Amino acid sequence: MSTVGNSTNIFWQESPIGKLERQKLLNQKGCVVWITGLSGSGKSTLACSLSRELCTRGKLSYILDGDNLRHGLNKDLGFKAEDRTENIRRVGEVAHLFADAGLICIASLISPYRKDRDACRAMLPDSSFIEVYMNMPLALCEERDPKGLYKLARAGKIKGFTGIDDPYEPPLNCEIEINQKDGVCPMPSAMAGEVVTYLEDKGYLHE
Ligand SMILES: Nc1ncnc2c1ncn2[C@@H]1O[C@H](COP(=O)(O)OS(=O)(=O)O)[C@@H](OP(=O)(O)O)[C@H]1O
Ligand SMILES: Nc1ncnc2c1ncn2[C@@H]1O[C@H](COP(=O)(O)OP(=O)(O)O)[C@@H](O)[C@H]1O
Repeated sequence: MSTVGNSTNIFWQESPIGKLERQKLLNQKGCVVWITGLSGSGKSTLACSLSRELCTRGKLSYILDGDNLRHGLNKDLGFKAEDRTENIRRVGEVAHLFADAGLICIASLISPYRKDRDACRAMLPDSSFIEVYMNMPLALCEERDPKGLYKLARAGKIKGFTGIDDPYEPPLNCEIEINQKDGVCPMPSAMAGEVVTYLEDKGYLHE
């Protein structure tokens, strides 16, 4: 019996099937690939390309996309600092559950604050939190501006936009960093390939 958060008199219920058994069924190991970076840096593009590549290899993944989750689970949250922190905390918890289910969970969120990402890392066992930093220059993201949000932020019509008037704190020790090479962004398939190679090398693509 214990007290957790605002709940008292709660008990942990063990499941009859464990993570190892689920991983055996799937022939893979559960983990979280956490993609962080500015709006427009290519997070969703990498998430989609990676999920497709894993599917081709017979590996089960699931994408948790910040924009999409804000349509449901996180629709009560905005973009002030404490809302972003709660957004990342909730997605970290969900990602943890997916990884425990044996899936390769691909989380794609700006997740601008280092301490929030580190808190998600701390939820995961061993080294199964794989942080991927989309290190693209703000100028490139702003030039892409697929949703026209940078333009609105520059015009002062969106307040607290990441990279403009809200901070982005780059990772200090991420597992994978995606950079431009000679001023050119790698193709989505090449970015996904880099992550797949990492997962393969670390043994996540077999149980
Ligand atoms: N103020 C502000 N700052 C940053 N982004 C904003 C903002 N307002 C709306 N948007 C849109 O919301 C998407 C980011 O949602 P996230 O859940 O990933 O953000 S966060 O991790 O909580 O910071 C982000 O999507 P991506 O462009 O895919 O990153 C934007 O489209
Ligand atoms: N590797 C890439 N090469 C060329 N264009 C890209 C690449 N990655 C993303 N883009 C383009 O940049 C824009 C923003 O990408 P997106 O994945 O939506 O970013 P984010 O999810 O970080 O906001 C899209 O128009 C997308 O087609």
